[in-house]
Amino acid sequence: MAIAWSKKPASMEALSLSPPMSPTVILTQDELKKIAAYKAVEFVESGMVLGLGTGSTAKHAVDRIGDLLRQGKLTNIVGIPTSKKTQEQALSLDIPLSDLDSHPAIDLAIDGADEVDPHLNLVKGRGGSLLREKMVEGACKKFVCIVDESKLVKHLGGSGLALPVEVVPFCWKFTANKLQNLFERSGCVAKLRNDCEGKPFVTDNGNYIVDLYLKKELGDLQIASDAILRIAGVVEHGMFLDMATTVIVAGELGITIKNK
Ligand SMILES: O=C[C@H](O)[C@H](O)[C@H](O)COP(=O)(O)O
Repeated sequence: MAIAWSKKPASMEALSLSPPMSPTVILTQDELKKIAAYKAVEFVESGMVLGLGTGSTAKHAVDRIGDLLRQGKLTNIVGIPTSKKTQEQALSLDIPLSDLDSHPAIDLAIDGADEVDPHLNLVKGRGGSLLREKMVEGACKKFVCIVDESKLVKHLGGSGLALPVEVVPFCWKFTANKLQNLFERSGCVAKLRNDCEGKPFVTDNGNYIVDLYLKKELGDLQIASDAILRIAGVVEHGMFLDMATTVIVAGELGITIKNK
């Protein structure tokens, strides 16, 4: 996806909230992700405990935090990673790390999303990190979600892409069938996620992911969430309801900041 902006920011620090006057420059989707990520890092202050998200958008935020630490512009940061991959990235950037056991209260988390609805409800987990993300982001005072505008949807699960559900490997077909039957009226098809070798994708927690593909809207999201979580064998799902306090969207008209 290419998006037109009036001018490419000379540096990410130079980003303005103003919309472009005359669109002449094409930004890639990854550049938009980076713009949203850098804007979110402006919320970070020295001394904070930070939830570090996972995915191609959050990666830019973690890189930026590492840069600012190295430059001495941020100090005394503690990061709580939401995946093994982010943990490795943060360690490579010398970001001091801890966990929820030692830091049960997090000041700010920054993370991407797969879908964002008008009420700032999210779908997450198409990268498979939904459980740790939900634990970390559920423990933070402020959760800033960062997306390019392709992630905006009218209804969660309405993009034709997957709603991920993390399940225990034991009798996963039984659990997948239960999930499919639960959303039969929405034309749900439940599929086990495979890795690039065609083997079941295994999460950082040793579980599997069942992706739910829906033909119709889910209806009441809280009812859907409760129903999924009542199925024995389900560990967690990728709907993040009423969790994001801010969503930063980078798109055609510049940056939009939506607050709860
Ligand atoms: O499991 C993955 C996470 O929920 C990601 O934050 C989400 O999939 C968005 O990823 P990306 O920024 O790569 O689109």
